[in-house]
Amino acid sequence: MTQGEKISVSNGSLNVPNHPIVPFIEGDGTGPDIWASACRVLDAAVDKAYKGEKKIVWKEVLAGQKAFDETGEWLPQETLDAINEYFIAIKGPLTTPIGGGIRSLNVALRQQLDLFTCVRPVRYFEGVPSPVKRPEDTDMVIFRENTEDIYAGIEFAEGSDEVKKMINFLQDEMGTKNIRFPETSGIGIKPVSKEGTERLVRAAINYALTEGRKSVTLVHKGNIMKFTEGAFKSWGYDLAEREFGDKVFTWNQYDEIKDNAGLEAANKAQSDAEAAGKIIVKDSIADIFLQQILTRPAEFDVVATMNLNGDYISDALAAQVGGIGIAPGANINYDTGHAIFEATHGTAPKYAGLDKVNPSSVILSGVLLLEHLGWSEAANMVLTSMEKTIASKVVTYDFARLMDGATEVKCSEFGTALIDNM
Ligand SMILES: NC(=O)C1=CN([C@@H]2O[C@H](COP(=O)(O)OP(=O)(O)OC[C@H]3O[C@@H](n4cnc5c(N)ncnc54)[C@H](OP(=O)(O)O)[C@@H]3O)[C@@H](O)[C@H]2O)C=CC1
Ligand SMILES: O=C(O)CCC(=O)C(=O)O
Ligand SMILES: [Mg+2]
Repeated sequence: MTQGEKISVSNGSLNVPNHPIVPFIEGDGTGPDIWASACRVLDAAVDKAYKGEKKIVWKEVLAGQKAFDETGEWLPQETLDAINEYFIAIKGPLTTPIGGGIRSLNVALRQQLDLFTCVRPVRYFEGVPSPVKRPEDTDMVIFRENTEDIYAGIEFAEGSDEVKKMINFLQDEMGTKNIRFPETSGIGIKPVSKEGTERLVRAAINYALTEGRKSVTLVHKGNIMKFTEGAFKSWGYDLAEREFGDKVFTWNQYDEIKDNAGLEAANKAQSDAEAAGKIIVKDSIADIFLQQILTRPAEFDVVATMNLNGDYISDALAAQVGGIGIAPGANINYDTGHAIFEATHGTAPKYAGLDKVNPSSVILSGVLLLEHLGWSEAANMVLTSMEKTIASKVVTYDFARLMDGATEVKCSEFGTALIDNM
């Protein structure tokens, strides 16, 4: 077996040896099926691209049911320590019970390692069945804030002593009058900070600049949640103007020009900015955004938003390009270099152990991992093979049920087809 070496970080850049050790979490439910398929595909691509010179040395770390069964803990400290030490990891989905029980281990990993950005690229692969007329117009990258918002888990259950205290405090000390049914309410708290917003928006604009993207849209519900989502919008615009200067043109600046010099001048300023290749930083209220990504997807590019909006938007956009079976993601701390790559979807428990579901979301998360390591030759090999395999209509059940003349294959067989087409 190849002896691996650790990835390290110096001056903000990764130093990647030829045999990097990368921890993986297999995941619950369909996790073992999709991870097995993905791992084979990623290994084959690296082997072919670098003719055996490079190889990822996978190191299993535990979380979820498997961790609980083997150690009595859902998320052992050893797992967090290993990801901290090795910097880069990949994971399958982990189960979260609804309405009670343990809090999300997926969210805990992001929060405890401070992986503040969840990057979810959404692109179309030719031939994938889609519910929209021009799925190729959807080409967006979601930057979802990963550590704040109602995902902070500050919740008090209806009927508990804590919720009574909280409601008394709100009514007696804060003058709150509009808790409609105070005797039977649960309460959740939504922290959104300037610091958290700024590091997320900074990452989104940096990405747009590096990748030659045209715009960054701040998505919020700031008309209703003024001091959290509304503040996100204001802090985002301020950061863009303060830190990125003439590399960006914001709708804040557009409004100022319109107020002072009129509509025509504002429109001209924006077209001049576009012509000069500046990133347009704009905003959209979350409800209308969900309509416009369906009706006018070509108008959106990089999307920066808070945790809950980002969760909803990720699944909605995934549907437009063929569904959650092909939706990858990466949780990244751009300051420390730590990252965990993972699919957007969950454990799909009804398909667990059937070798049935689409492994593409984890495979494409692996592609993001390879790109992150700077191993773009291997990443491109997987992408090209996926394009070829889908074009030949060899697909898993999720695509096969929507395609004419498809050959439906199992999760593992789809992995084999990808390897054969490399
Ligand atoms: N990051 C993570 O680890 C995440 C974990 N979860 C957790 O997963 C569990 C189940 O959540 P649920 O809301 O059912 O969402 P899931 O994403 O697990 O599954 C919902 C549906 O999406 C489709 N789907 C999911 N994965 C695939 C795949 N690989 N290939 C093809 N289709 C797929 C299936 O659709 P169909 O029925 O149409 O075939 C499935 O029934 C919960 O405990 C939840 O908390 C949820 C999201 C993310
Ligand atoms: O942690 C979970 O169970 C759900 C997480 C989720 O939906 C997501 O990350 O998109
Ligand atoms: Mg989700």
